[in-house]
Amino acid sequence: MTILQRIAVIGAGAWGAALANVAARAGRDVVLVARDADAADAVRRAGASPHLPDVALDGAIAVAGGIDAVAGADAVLLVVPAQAHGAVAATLAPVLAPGTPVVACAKGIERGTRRFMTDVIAAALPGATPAILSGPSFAADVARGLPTAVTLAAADDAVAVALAHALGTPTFRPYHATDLRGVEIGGAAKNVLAIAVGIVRGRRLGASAAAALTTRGFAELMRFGRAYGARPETLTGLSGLGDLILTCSSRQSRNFSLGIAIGDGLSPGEARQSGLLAEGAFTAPVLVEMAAERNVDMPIAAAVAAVLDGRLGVDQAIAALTTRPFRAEH
Ligand SMILES: NC(=O)C1=CN([C@@H]2O[C@H](COP(=O)(O)OP(=O)(O)OC[C@H]3O[C@@H](n4cnc5c(N)ncnc54)[C@H](OP(=O)(O)O)[C@@H]3O)[C@@H](O)[C@H]2O)C=CC1
Ligand SMILES: O=C(CO)COP(=O)(O)O
Repeated sequence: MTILQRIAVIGAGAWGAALANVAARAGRDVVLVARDADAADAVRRAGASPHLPDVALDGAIAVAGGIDAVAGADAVLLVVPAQAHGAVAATLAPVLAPGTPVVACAKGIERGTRRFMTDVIAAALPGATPAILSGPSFAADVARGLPTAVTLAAADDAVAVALAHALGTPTFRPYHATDLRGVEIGGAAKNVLAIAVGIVRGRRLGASAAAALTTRGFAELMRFGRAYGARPETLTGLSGLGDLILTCSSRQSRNFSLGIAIGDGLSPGEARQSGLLAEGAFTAPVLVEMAAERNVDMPIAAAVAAVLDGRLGVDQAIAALTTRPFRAEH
């Protein structure tokens, strides 16, 4: 099996820091690339990401402030927000060896182009090998070394296996897969649904309502996945159902917390001023557009998009969902 020893992690946010720690713990040579030289200095001085200040970076990790540090990498983990994936991937073109695996670690869909993350990478870096890592895993848990499991997919199973071996440890277990589409759909859609369940929590509608909404949300995720070519077993796995359960139930989730704040009475604009990245807010409109394009019924996702852009109030959205006609469950 190919040994992927030199790992470049691009993006020194919470998830980038966590994945850099994962790779270092797995025995890899790791360079963590921050946005620029000043950002790299700040990370070096603090010994931690400013987005995850309480968890120390492994001392063996090199921190760099420019893309040149990626030269010679055997694999790249791209860990910037979904909407920045394309622009940041494009900067890698001059320094990457042909065929290098580039792993999308963001959870979202590119607005405007309506591209999934591995398609964004393929378009920006035609010579690279796109892959995706997703699943139920909070950066703080992963960075601290608490046990977690994720899905790691590449079109070629041998690449997925090599990546899983490069990053895997007893406390970070990547399951390999070839269903890129299924993995990226689960990660993108669950964030939108977590905002909905957060709203229900913030409105104090009860644990039963939250469970019902999570389950009906999963039905939407499955319908969307089927329409866009995902395998059902991927959607019921870690990167679909697993991540949906995590994100719809923990205040550690920024998407769930955004929903709670809105349900509790803040306007979407006020709630988004937290400065925390809630990818579902960016994904919601594009997910709904793509669902409509293929006649996929996604009333919960549509309600989230409408609340976020001010077309519906929270109570109107709840009324719209609870007065839909009674129908067969499946
Ligand atoms: N946090 C988590 O628990 C998990 C996150 N993810 C996913 O990982 C992705 C990143 O999230 P996360 O790390 O938490 O977010 P953070 O907000 O913690 O960090 C984002 C990082 O990306 C950098 N960045 C943003 N835009 C650009 C750009 N245009 N060019 C270069 N760098 C940029 C930021 O730099 P700066 O600080 O300078 O703005 C920051 O270092 C998201 O898609 C998220 O869904 C997936 C699993 C778990
Ligand atoms: O994706 C995550 C956990 O798997 C992190 O969730 P948030 O982005 O909502 O914080």
